[in-house]
Amino acid sequence: MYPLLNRIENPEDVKKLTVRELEQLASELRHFIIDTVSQNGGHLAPNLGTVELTLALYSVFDFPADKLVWDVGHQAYSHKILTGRRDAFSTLRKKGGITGFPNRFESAYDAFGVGHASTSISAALGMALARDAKGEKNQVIAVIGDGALTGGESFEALNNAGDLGTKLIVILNDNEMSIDANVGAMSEYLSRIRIAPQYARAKRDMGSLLMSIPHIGDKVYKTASHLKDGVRSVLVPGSLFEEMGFHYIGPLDGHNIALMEEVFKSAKEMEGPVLIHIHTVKGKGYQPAEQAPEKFHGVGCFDPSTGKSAKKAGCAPSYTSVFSQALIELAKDRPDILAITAAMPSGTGLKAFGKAYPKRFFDVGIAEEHAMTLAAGMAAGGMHPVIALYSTFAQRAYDQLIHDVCLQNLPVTLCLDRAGLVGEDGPTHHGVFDLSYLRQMPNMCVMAPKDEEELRHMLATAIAIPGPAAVRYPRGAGLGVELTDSFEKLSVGKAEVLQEGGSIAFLAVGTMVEQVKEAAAILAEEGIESTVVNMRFIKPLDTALIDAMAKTKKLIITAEENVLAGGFGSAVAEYLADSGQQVPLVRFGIPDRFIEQGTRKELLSLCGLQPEQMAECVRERLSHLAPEA
Ligand SMILES: Cc1ncc(C[n+]2csc(CCOP(=O)(O)OP(=O)(O)O)c2C)c(N)n1
Ligand SMILES: CC(=O)[C@@H](O)[C@H](O)COP(=O)(O)O
Ligand SMILES: [Mg+2]
Repeated sequence: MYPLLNRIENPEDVKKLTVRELEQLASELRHFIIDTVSQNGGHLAPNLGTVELTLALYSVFDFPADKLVWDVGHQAYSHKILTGRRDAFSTLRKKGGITGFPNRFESAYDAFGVGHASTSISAALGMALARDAKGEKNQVIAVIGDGALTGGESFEALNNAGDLGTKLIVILNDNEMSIDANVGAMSEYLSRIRIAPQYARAKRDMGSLLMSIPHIGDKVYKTASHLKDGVRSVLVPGSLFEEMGFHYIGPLDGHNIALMEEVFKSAKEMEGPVLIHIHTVKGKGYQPAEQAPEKFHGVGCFDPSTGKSAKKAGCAPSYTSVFSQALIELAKDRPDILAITAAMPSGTGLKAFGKAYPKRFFDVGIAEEHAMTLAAGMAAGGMHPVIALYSTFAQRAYDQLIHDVCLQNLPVTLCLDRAGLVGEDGPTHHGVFDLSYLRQMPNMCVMAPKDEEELRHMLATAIAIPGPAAVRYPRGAGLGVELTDSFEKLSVGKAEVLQEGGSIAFLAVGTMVEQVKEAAAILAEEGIESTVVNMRFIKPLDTALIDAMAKTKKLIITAEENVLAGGFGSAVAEYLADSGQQVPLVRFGIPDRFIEQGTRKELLSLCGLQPEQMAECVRERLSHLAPEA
């Protein structure tokens, strides 16, 4: 099946291959990746686009002595397979298996851990400066996509590298795609470069024509060439990067191994920073992915013969789709609502909003910091922006949230999708910090729905708040509860008591409400009755409810899918301490360590958040409480 691939035990074996053999190996790698991802899920289209690039890198450079930093790292499967992880590749994204992104703890060939975009040039520059400081001579290479290049940190790094002038190779993998189609002026610029060859021919023809005019030709040519400089900066490839201090090479075909080998060899000999611009096809070599690169960016299991997803039919609508539909409905009567995404229109569901209200939808590219202050500006201008980000990517906009939104008490609604444990994407993508960082922000209101129906009401509540408000909800399907078409404005800071009774109280937020209901049911079977409360608001807390529980219960249990440090349980503990109420408290949440990849079920168990585990812990705690006087 994979005769050449089975001979590759390490990168040295790649160097022994002829170009023809490398082309054969590229085909085998493609099939191997398609086969594995169809069973495990993962990032398919990005990886099919970087097969030849990776082979050319490994045939020219000497890793791991040379350093290779991938941006986002979702396109590094070939890199992993060629660096001793071929046989383990079947464990891709599984608990205890190969991670989906480069990971320093996994391999010496993974020079830098990634997952969030636009970090590669900064990290590579840092490694280059470390190299210089140690008097070493190895090469440092960053591979960045055209989407990741829209991230501000990329420009900060290009600006610094171009100024410092140290040796650094940046490879721009331009496939005209982010997850969805790429956006922004930089993307437009790169597209213009794609058509630049026509300009280059025109320039050549014009030059030879002018020079053929006797006597005056060369004078006219010189004048014209000044003119050309004006035109040049618009059309001639790479002038932007050259102005920033980089040698620009390209654009070249990123599927032509021999060509890339030649260019990489000459880039090795050049002084200072070099930017090599390659054009690739996202999804290359697999027709369903070439035709729908957005759909095949990140996939679940699928049938490789048809490309059809193996998704179980009949599952409940996702929180994402319920959010998207609710916002479209609410926007009808609220012309002040504008929607912002940071390169995740499909992932956040805002693509549908953009179709319904194209003039009220803004995709800013991978630029969460800018997106947040853009929202603040819109709010200062009298609009009510709704900004939808993945919880983990919202971490990029922490200061903008404090400085631009909360300090000015502006009406911005923050919708955090993928909040909690996301599963196979692992620690770079779990959205487990937002309750902690949002809770610290004065003027902020923080909500988490118990199910997809309550998400609708929380969104309606948030957009009615004349200040900052955040709603956070998990990746994937809801609970399958009945969805109404109504909107109920919740009373801010008020909890919902789901069941009364017993001498213990479960106070839960978001996804943990369902979990504690089941834990309470387990305990009830052994005669331990309890009160179950959907707290709804992490900020402001329903302190009256907490007071009542502190007075009447012998144990209070909090539960959240967020780190324990500074989360909802901390808020309850702080309130009890500050109000001088001594009542035993058990807090369930994410422990103080990064949680690995795995199925959501596996990860909830890992964190002790399954109903049986919570019931056992409560049972144990009760057994240590002094018997009631
Ligand atoms: C800070 C941040 N925001 C959003 C994402 C989600 N994301 C992952 S890959 C991607 C698009 C990357 O496009 P590009 O760099 O061109 O790589 P390609 O998939 O085209 O190979 C996005 C937006 C992320 N990983 N990090
Ligand atoms: C690499 C990256 O950051 C995105 O592709 C992310 O993996 C998408 O996550 P979802 O699959 O939850 O949309
Ligand atoms: Mg791209």
